[in-house]
Amino acid sequence: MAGSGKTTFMQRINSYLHAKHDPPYVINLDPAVRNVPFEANIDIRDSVNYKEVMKQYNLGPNGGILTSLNLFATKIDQILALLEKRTAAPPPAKPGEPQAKPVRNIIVDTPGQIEVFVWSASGDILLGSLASSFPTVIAYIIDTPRTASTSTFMSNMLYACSILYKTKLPMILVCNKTDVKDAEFVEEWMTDFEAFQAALREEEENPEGGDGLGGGGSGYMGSLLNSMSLVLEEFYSHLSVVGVSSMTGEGVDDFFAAVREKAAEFERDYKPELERRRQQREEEKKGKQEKDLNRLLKDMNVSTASSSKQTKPPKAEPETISDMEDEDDDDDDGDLVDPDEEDDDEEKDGLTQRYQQALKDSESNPHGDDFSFARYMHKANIG
Ligand SMILES: Nc1nc2c(ncn2[C@@H]2O[C@H](COP(=O)(O)OP(=O)(O)OP(=O)(O)O)[C@@H](O)[C@H]2O)c(=O)[nH]1
Ligand SMILES: [Mg+2]
Repeated sequence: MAGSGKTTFMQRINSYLHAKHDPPYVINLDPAVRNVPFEANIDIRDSVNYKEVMKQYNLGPNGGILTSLNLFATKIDQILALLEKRTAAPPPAKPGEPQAKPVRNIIVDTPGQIEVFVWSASGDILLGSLASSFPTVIAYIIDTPRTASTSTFMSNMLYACSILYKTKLPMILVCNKTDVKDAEFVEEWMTDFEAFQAALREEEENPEGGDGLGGGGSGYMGSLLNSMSLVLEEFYSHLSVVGVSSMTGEGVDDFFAAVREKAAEFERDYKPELERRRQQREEEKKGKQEKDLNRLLKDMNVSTASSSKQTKPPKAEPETISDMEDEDDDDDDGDLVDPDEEDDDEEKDGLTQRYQQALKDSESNPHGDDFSFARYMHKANIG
């Protein structure tokens, strides 16, 4: 959350890695930060002017951050190319020169308004692209002194849970500022349900206790927090928790031990799942392309078929449309005769002689039973 100490923590781990002669690749994604206490290799502020964006698009602070991230996310290919290059094994050094080492850690600072980052398309793109190229771990920074009340603790946990759900990436809870307040209670509340219960009762008995923010409070609130802590039990089991002070550097070793553990988990559990989802997206995309292509071909077929009808030469022979016309003509079993075939009578005003005769006969026999013209024609044909 805002003010939890993300940027100070970045400074701390950056100097820790430099001290280990293992300098990280540093990325700052907070366009609104005034100054960062570390040297960023890629800084969103170099390519997007946050104040300008707010003015131009008439946006507030959050809208400005979101739009800046969206503009920055359009460069994701360049960013990935840079990262691939820096993490790839460098060419062998020339004799007498020190061997350059590949970057082993990429550390990224996010804007304080975390919902802007996690729930925006650009946050998705940036995280998704990183995770599809490198083992990626989320460090969720908690302001430990401000989490001492059960309700702030619970809202922090729900926030972390929503980010875990959204990003589907391994997560480490970093309880920061342990120089001000020890983080033991956080781990206890996460792993021991009774301990959380006791804290709830304690706050109910003296609501002004804790950090004075009044935690559990009324019965309703107490039971709500109660049921939530039960629900989150499963979620807690997916997390690593470390207590750190970005001020003093205490706990940073534990953090990097947790990162190595989570990176192994990423390779084992998350990467196959990412691979599967990527494949699924590819298949869906291919399926959609196929469907679009078929529809296009069908449309084109229809148009070429109808246009070829106009261009095709008239058929010389009428197609046989039924086996009746295949039979031998002289066993005259009353098959329909196509008037055009009568070539032995001469035609008079379009009617052959036999048809004219049939017409005459039908006039001279006014009382015939239902003497339909067609039957008469048939008779005339036999004749
Ligand atoms: N005592 C103590 N103070 C800390 C620690 N880490 C950060 N702070 C203080 O907490 C305040 C916020 O620190 P930042 O690093 O700017 O927090 P942030 O999460 O980056 O803030 P936003 O980017 O605005 O969300 C600053 O006054 C820091 O000096 C810590 O480990 N111990
Ligand atoms: Mg910050």
